[in-house]
Amino acid sequence: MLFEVKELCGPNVPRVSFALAAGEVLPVRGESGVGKSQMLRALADLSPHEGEISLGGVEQQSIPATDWRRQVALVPAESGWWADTVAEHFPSPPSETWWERLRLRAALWESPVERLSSGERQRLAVLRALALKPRVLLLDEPTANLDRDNAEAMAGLLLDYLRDQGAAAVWISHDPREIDAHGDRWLEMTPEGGVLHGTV
Ligand SMILES: Nc1ncnc2c1ncn2[C@@H]1O[C@H](COP(=O)(O)OP(=O)(O)OP(=O)(O)O)[C@@H](O)[C@H]1O
Repeated sequence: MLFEVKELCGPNVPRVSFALAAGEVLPVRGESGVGKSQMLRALADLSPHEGEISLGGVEQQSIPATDWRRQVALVPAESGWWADTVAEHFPSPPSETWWERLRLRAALWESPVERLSSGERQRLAVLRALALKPRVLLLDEPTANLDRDNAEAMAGLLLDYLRDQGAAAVWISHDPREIDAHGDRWLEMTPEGGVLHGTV
């Protein structure tokens, strides 16, 4: 298995276990405030937690946190921006194909971050994460601010990335259509813990 999570729990994270193969997507659902986003933060090693998490058989504790986060990349619901322009947030220009598939205007590259719409921010945050070529993507409602066409473009790009790179994703979504479309299994977070549904 590419990504294994055993008995993960922590402050505001109900106990959860699952394993993902290369190319697999695990949709995550659960009521607001149950701990879905906090689980992603623990998986990214951004908050204290217990349990075992491993990537390609290597435990999280034995990988420096910055390396871990490059390989297990979190795209939070509200992305962080620290410089003035979009371009300054990328080590090198991202793939033109990806840029066009996300329907981003060329002029956005030089644009001040403060002028971006919420949907533009969301799409650029995903591109930033993909540029790291992560083996696991942790996606917190990546299509929440997007209209249907843009949401479909985003989902298509992410699924192609996972297939082409043999990567896996944990994908929080409140949209059941998205969940049906993206995997056989899904994870329901409840206050008592995570419940895996679907074929195993
Ligand atoms: N920094 C924090 N300090 C303390 N409690 C927090 C912090 N961040 C989140 N929480 C609490 O942790 C719980 C889980 O929050 P989380 O954001 O993971 O929920 P969620 O399931 O992702 O909800 P939603 O679907 O509304 O995004 C909530 O009760 C929230 O108030």
